[in-house]
Amino acid sequence: MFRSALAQSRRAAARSARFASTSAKQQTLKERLAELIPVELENVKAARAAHGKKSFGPVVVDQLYGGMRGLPALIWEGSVLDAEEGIRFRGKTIPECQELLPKAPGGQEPLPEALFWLLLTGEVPTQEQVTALSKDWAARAAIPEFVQEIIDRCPPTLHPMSQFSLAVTALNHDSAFAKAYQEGVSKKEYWGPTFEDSMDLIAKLPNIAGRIYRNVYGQGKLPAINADKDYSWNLANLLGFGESPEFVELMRLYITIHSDHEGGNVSAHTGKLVGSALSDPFLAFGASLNGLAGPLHGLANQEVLLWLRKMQSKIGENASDEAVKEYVWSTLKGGQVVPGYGHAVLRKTDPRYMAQREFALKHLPEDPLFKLVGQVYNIVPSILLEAGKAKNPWPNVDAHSGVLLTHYGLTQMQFYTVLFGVSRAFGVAAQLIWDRALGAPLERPKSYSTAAINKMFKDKTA
Ligand SMILES: CC(=O)SCCNC(=O)CCNC(=O)[C@H](O)C(C)(C)COP(=O)(O)OP(=O)(O)OC[C@H]1O[C@@H](n2cnc3c(N)ncnc32)[C@H](O)[C@@H]1OP(=O)(O)O
Ligand SMILES: O=C([O-])CC(=O)C(=O)O
Repeated sequence: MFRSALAQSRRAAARSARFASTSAKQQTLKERLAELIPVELENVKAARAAHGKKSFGPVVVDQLYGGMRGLPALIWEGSVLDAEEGIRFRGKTIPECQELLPKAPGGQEPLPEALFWLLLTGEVPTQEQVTALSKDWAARAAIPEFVQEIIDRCPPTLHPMSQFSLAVTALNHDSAFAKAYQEGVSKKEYWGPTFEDSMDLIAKLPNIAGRIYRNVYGQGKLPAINADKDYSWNLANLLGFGESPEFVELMRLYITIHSDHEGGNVSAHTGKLVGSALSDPFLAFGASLNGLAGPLHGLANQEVLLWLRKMQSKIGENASDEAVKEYVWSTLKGGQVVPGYGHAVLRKTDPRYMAQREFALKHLPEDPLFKLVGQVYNIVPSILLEAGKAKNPWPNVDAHSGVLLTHYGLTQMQFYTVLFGVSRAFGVAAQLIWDRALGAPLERPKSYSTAAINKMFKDKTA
């Protein structure tokens, strides 16, 4: 039975690949997805028939107390994280994506539109398909007036991430999925309105982010979306940096590399969990943002800049290695973490850190803050190793993003995680669409109390 399911799914995949090669240029993302879904349903059926009863090994009690590290628990299609090598988007490393994905005319960094296509389909889109996606998102970019008002009424002292989450949650007012559900849509059709909501969500984020930025930091009126430009150009322009081609390139790289980091990280898992209750993509991603706003997760990029600035005010600019070492030790001795270092899964330098370092070496090698980030990179890992607690002493993505934004004049560090959030929507949305297409069930793992654990293992030796 398994063999025939597998053969059937291979035949379907071959048919769809043939079709894709002849009609790829004409196909929209939704059309391509509609072809891939039946193929993937067969793939999943075959994988479950072959492996459904196989074990990943024992679960130990420490994993329940230890934040579920290493516990295999989720299906996530867009990316898989290797502890040593870092992230691969649909099997492709960051340098491979930089090489293979379509770029803007004259640009060198991949277009996030292409990355979204890759996350959803596992395929590299054509330039025409990417351009069509840019146009589609531009056409969907306007946000309802009442959402504009919600943002405008927020006090500038409310953290930009809280404003962001409020606005995204409010988009649920016009959710195609929520409406279709109320009208009794069949389970088999869930993915269609989820796709529409996801496209709307991604498309509207630049206007939301731009409005928050301009309100909080008094940067004047928001310009209109330019339908002839790509997503990152529009995002940069809404923030006031459309005239800087290097900043636009930075946005393309930034949105691409922050998009997805497999399923277990706080923001991705939260989105998937909330979506599993059939909350629409706006509600699900609003929840993701609340998780991303924590200092151990996405807020770390803000914390890194704050920490570096505090360091500079304490020990001065161009400080010696000895002074930096002393500052790092004082952070640890104060019972605080060194922001931007360590990771729950990675055990080597994050390739997203390296991609940003390479961008800096190319575009801003003499920037004093970049030099400090490099100096810290040479110093912190050995101190964390000596301190002996952190399992990974190496830098993560957040150790490098702030210095790039600061270089181009986006110095308001409380805003940085909003940009991370714009990017993370790509990964969360792609998985929400697949979850609804594949009929993913309500998430509901088992929990235990300490008393229950003690009772369970009473009188047992192992
Ligand atoms: C996009 C992202 O989310 S990337 C991560 C962004 N977050 C940061 O950069 C914050 C700084 N880093 C950290 O706090 C951690 O490394 C985390 C949260 C990222 C991972 O946490 P864990 O998986 O629990 O890390 P790990 O198993 O290595 O922790 C063991 C101990 O080392 C400590 N440790 C880990 N990283 C650091 C660090 N950068 N500085 C100081 N101590 C650290 C932990 O706090 C923990 O201490 P405890 O035993 O007293 O509780
Ligand atoms: O994977 C994680 O736990 C955190 C992270 O780097 C991300 O979500 O980008």
